[in-house]
Amino acid sequence: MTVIGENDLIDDMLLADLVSELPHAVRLQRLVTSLRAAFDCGAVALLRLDEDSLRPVAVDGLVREALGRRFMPAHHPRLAAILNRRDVTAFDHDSALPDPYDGLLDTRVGEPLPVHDCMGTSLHVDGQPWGVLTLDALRTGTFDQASRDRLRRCTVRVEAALRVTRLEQEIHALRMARGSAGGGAGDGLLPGSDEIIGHSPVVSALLRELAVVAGSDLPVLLLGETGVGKELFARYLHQRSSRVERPLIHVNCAALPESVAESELFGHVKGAFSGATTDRPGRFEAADGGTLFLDEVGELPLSIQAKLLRVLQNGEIQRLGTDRPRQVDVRIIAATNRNLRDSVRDGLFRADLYHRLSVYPAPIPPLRERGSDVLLLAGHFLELNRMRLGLRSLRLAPDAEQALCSYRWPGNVRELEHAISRAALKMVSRGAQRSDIVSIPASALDIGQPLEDALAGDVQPGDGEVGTGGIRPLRVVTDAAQRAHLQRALQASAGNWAQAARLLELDPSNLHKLARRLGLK
Ligand SMILES: Nc1ncnc2c1ncn2[C@@H]1O[C@H](COP(=O)(O)OP(=O)(O)OP(=O)(O)O)[C@@H](O)[C@H]1O
Repeated sequence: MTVIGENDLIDDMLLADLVSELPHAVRLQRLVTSLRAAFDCGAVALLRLDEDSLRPVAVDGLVREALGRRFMPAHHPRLAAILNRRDVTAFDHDSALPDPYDGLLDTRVGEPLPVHDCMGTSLHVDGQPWGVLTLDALRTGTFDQASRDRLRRCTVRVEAALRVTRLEQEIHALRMARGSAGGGAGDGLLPGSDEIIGHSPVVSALLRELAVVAGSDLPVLLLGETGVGKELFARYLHQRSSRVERPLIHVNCAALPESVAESELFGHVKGAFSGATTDRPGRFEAADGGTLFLDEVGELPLSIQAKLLRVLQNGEIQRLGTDRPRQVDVRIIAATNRNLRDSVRDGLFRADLYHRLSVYPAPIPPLRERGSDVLLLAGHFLELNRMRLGLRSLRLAPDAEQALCSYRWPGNVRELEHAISRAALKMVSRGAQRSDIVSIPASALDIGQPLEDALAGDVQPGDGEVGTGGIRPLRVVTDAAQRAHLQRALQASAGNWAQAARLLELDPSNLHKLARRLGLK
């Protein structure tokens, strides 16, 4: 009979996190944090093998720059010793091998690096080396035989969890390749992955808060610039609520012309208007028992706001063309990139509706305030594109990392996602082979490109889109010019689509259509 010891139970509890519903990056971060507490040691790091380098994907007890330092040579003597052995490898404090984390351990500033022990293990997924897990103890003698045995047991579970992660990522990449995930989803049932990537203190704190509020039925108002991930956070809330088995219905209020808004939201009966040939339920009924996500709620026409308020007050809807009330049980999550208080002041948004919706306002920070998350997100999108394009390795050249870190990202995460996808495709169209280690230079990123360059066609040698005589097709050049101009308008209006539409003298729904076609939405 196998007796499960107390340690096993603790290990099981901390590793249960690894197969939880949490996003991958959060799971890995929690893993290293839990391991550090369980082994009572100074630092834990999880490094992923990428060709001849090891990339830190989650660290605890190392200074933050360790995550930003994306590559450590895999042939570093200690790391290579760990990597090349399928067992736990331990180093005493007097080991002659240099420490890979020299200068990165989070000791008090100015203190010399204390003598310390370390141990590590290689990790394998599907028979292939995945990377290494390392533990550093600032007190010598922390790692005894029992801790080594314990790490050995943990390794098996960590590897199983990494395999689950890999499968999930493959499924997500397949969905993206089929075009069923991400921004192009339009209205209706929300598909796609809910993975929220981010370790920055602002995002971690927000996720902690939302995990708590998700369990209540309170309305949540997600606030933030375009592309910060409001839709993703709405999914996160729904998936952690008791309504998860019921639908999450998306309504893009900006794309709802006033004439059809009422019937779209509340449904209609046959004969309610010319063309209403059958009874049709609206979005509220479709979301019954689940969640209704009112995206860009600030754009709702005032007449519809009054009707929406009534539904929120009494939980009853009336299909257009009948007086018969129907009871619905719907949780509301709304999102806007407008300052709704200003809209209330300007008479564009009802104050009573604002108070109903903003019971729990959740501001989502712009990407430029998330520090090292930029590189973390870039790594995530690189990996998705690597899988989608079937490449062996896809990474950023140092100048590209630099460019990503110093850019202001007016289009936030969406803009980053598109920049990486465009650059990856560009590298392939320039002749990158599947077996190559593809390194994206800053010049391929095409971010913050001045309008003049876009208009000049910015011809690159070997660019797949270049026609005879080095002339780009007109469509490519005008698309680039329109994309750059739209980004400027959005930047000038602080991500407010309605205001950008006014600046551009475009109808808001046409602006949304155009932004979607140009990959900005
Ligand atoms: N933290 C994140 N981790 C991973 N992907 C993200 C993250 N935030 C946003 N994304 C991705 O960026 C894209 C834009 O996100 P989303 O559509 O949720 O933004 P939004 O704030 O709703 O934008 P808009 O206001 O323009 O509708 C999506 O493809 C989404 O999956």
